Amino acid sequence: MAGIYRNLLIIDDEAAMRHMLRLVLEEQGYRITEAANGVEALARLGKEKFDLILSDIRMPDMDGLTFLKHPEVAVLDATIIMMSAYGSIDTALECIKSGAYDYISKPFKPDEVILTLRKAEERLQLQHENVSLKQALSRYHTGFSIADIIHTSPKMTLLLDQVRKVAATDSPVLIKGETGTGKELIARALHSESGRNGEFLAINCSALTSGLLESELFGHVKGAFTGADREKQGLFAIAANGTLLLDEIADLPLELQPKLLRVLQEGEIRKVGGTRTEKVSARVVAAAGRDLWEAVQAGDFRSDLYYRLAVVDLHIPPLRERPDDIAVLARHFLQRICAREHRSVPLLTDIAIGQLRRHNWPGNIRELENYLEKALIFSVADELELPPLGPAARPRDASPAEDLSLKSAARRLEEEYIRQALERTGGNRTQAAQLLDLSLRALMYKIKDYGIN
Ligand SMILES: Nc1ncnc2c1ncn2[C@@H]1O[C@H](COP(=O)(O)OP(=O)(O)OP(=O)(O)O)[C@@H](O)[C@H]1O
Repeated sequence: MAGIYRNLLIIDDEAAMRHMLRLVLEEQGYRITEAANGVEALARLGKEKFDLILSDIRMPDMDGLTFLKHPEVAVLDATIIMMSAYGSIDTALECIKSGAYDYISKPFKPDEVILTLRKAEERLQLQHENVSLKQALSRYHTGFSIADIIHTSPKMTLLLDQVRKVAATDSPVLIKGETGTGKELIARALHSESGRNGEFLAINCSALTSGLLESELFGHVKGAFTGADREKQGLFAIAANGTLLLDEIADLPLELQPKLLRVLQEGEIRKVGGTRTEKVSARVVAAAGRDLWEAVQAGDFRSDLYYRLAVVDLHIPPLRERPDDIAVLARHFLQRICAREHRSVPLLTDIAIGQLRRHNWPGNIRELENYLEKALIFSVADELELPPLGPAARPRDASPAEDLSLKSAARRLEEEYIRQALERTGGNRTQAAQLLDLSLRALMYKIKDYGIN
């Protein structure tokens, strides 16, 4: 079914050639964008999504092959067709090896280009149907699909492409990103794309005491400790053939770290109080909100475990570094909230989008979602009215209406206590650590983490 995939980028240094192609192809219904070389084309790619790219091979600045091999181009969904002049067939073949779909030799007749583009469109349609089928299947198994991750920025497109690539492997993955950037969502996407038929389970390593966390992760045998009146399966066992997300991994108690390292190295677990080992088939994904490497340097996290977990690491950029995602995310949340509350979706004006883009969203997507929920309460007209977006949106100032997460409330309280302890001790860190019942090292780490002077 040709005709849906119409956004076409033409890259050629000859203006006459671009002009001729534009005339012929616009008549066929293609939306044309022109670039005179690879560098210009790359700039275009950051702004717009193209279904098809028609690129010359010999060009000054950046030739077609270099363009094709550029990391930003290598991950594009677009179908790329090269145009080669007489004598550059070898290069054209190399282009095909590097991911181009086809090539047309210059000079060509308009019909040849149209035919090649039609063939490419049919392939795109097939690819699209395949992806939809895969997504429908994974949603059926997990209730979630990678397509549920709303984005339009090239940074997120690149990240999701990495997710698809690493999903199929068994190696541990470390997901790094500020609070609210979507680490759990990416972990779910890794699971849904992996084709694993087990469950996706998540546990927050900062929420439990060391003993409880150990028995949650590995399970325990009957009588292992007071109150263990029956045998319990651990999350590693329950997530067999699935994925286990260890959230806030930097807070994994030091005494549990060698145990996790052993699981990752040997692929076996032993229940608390047990003697038998069991094979582990769950894939481990860890998430860190703060820089895990800093925790290593502060002595709070073992470096051998760090290296083992970070075999593959994925970094989710904060929302302020991908402002293009703000409008699509805002529309998505507005629709979701309005559907839930059975009300019509107010208009998000360009002015409002501009205001949202100017804010720096320290609480990232979660903050955006909470903010829109609040904005909807105050909007009675057809247009969304935005409450003030000022420093009040910084996480430590966030009012409960903006951020109800217990974790951020706990962080705000912790920071407040540290500040008070430092004030009371006139900035003496050793005494403050004693007041707070923390080791000096842990206090130093937290001072840095909260940016306290
Ligand atoms: N790209 C996205 N599309 C749609 N929803 C998103 C996206 N990214 C994040 N969200 C939503 O934002 C909220 C925060 O995401 P998530 O819990 O995955 O973040 P996190 O990084 O794990 O946060 P924390 O560090 O606080 O645990 C969730 O409600 C999630 O569904």
